[in-house]
Amino acid sequence: MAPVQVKKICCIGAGYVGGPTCAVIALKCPQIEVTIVDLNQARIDAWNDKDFNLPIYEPGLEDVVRAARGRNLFFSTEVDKAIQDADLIFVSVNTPTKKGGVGAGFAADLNYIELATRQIAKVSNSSKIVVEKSTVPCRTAESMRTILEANSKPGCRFDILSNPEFLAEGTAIDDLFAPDRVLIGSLQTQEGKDACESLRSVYANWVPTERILTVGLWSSELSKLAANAMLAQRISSINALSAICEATGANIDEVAHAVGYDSRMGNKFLKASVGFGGSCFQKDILNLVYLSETLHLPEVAAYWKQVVTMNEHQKRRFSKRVVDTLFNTITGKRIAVLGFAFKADTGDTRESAAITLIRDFVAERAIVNVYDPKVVEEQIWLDLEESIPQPLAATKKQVVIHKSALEACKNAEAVIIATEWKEFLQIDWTEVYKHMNKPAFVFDGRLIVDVPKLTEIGFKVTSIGRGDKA
Ligand SMILES: NC(=O)c1ccc[n+]([C@@H]2O[C@H](COP(=O)([O-])OP(=O)(O)OC[C@H]3O[C@@H](n4cnc5c(N)ncnc54)[C@H](O)[C@@H]3O)[C@@H](O)[C@H]2O)c1
Ligand SMILES: O=c1ccn([C@@H]2O[C@H](COP(=O)(O)OP(=O)(O)O[C@H]3O[C@H](CO)[C@@H](O)[C@H](O)[C@H]3O)[C@@H](O)[C@H]2O)c(=O)[nH]1
Repeated sequence: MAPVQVKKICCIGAGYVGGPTCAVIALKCPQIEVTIVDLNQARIDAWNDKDFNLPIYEPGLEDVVRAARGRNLFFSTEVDKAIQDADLIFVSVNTPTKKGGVGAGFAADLNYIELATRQIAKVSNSSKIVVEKSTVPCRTAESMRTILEANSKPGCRFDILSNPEFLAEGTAIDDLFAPDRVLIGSLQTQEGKDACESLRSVYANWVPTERILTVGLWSSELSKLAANAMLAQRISSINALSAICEATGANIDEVAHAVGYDSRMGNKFLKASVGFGGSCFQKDILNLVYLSETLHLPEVAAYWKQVVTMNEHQKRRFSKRVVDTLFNTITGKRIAVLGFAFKADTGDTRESAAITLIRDFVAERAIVNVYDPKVVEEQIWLDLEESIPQPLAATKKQVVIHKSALEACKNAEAVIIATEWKEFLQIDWTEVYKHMNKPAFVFDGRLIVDVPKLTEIGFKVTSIGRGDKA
């Protein structure tokens, strides 16, 4: 058997990964027809929106969809048809942390992967290359293969590949256009290598050959968890050091700069913050912790768990510092939280540190003014309903969503910068100061404000990783 030349691709899951990834494949490979399917009708309708109000905010995404949609890129809820037509299928469904049962709170919930796999087996009338795009525990491909082989029709063969995605939200399109690497894992059999070559030739339309890495299936699956764990570990390391800075008068930006100058270390992912968020880091580390435990490696599990523990500590430390600084009480005080997304340039709020901060402020009976340039109001209420242990109606008496940073800061005692949106660099702090109660406090959870300038205006500024002794 020779490698199949891919003509039709189906992507199951039109989310943050499936949507942008396969839209870029369609753009870069006009000879391939790409259909992205989802069970969620509203999501597919938004992808097909005539005014391009897409379900995801991602810089550059609209241009990609405008160029390819209707040409060789299609969004549909007809899952079975897209599976039947395709010769290569990406499985890009969600793999959240399990909420109940064995491994609750740690293991990945593989129910969506299993349902999608069973659907592929059930409806396929011809052979397919099935590609794990979702982030999954090591050896998930084996379970997929068992399910596919046990349910396949005569004459249908399934080759499974692992092709984890490394894009970061907010820079997804740039990351997809020029990835550091594309990783493809396959069985080291002739069939496995042929399937790998088929997928490699899709990416080779725009990714330089030396950046397409081909490895064994299990290495590929584990590499994804490893990459996220090690990236998050850097943030927890710098955040742990930020606590020492606050107590000693050292400055975390200076420490990060000095450390990152070492070419063995590099200067990326060393920005101290109020804590990492996003749908991946915590979930994937907990997944690695669970994997280590099931492999009877408790020391390894404890090592990785500490990265998440440190992150929780950072968030809690930050909200405590706010309360301590505001004379040990924020009851009835107005606190402006600028930013609700987990990072700039995305509307995604999953595991955002802002949610934890607002939860803590609400528990202290503060009034919280929220502003984010991209997160829709409905999403903020959904997140707060889920995270604050009181009825939403009660939360709505304490939290107000605003349409601008200036409006959110009016009559506040303190401003919290929770997301590093570029527009927060342009805030007219003199104007903000005029409308705040005095003393006026700013707590910079992202290290973006000009501390001397704000201090000169009259603000009392507290930054992560900078102590009062600075
Ligand atoms: N978000 C990221 O930046 C990112 C980056 C790299 C990897 N990942 C991984 O990629 C996977 C997907 O993440 P996401 O953020 O895109 O999730 P998401 O929740 O945004 O999207 C998943 C989509 O799959 C759909 N779906 C689930 N089961 C289905 C089925 N049987 N048939 C059709 N559609 C189905 C859901 O309706 C949903 O729209 C996860 O494993 C995640 O860990 C995410
Ligand atoms: O120096 C830094 C860098 C990031 N962050 C925070 O870390 C979180 C995650 O940021 P980032 O990694 O940029 O975004 P994600 O979209 O979560 O991307 C991560 O998770 C994806 C999903 O698995 C992977 O594909 C990416 O490679 C990996 O970077 C955010 O809250 C950031 O604010 C910091 O606090 N300091």
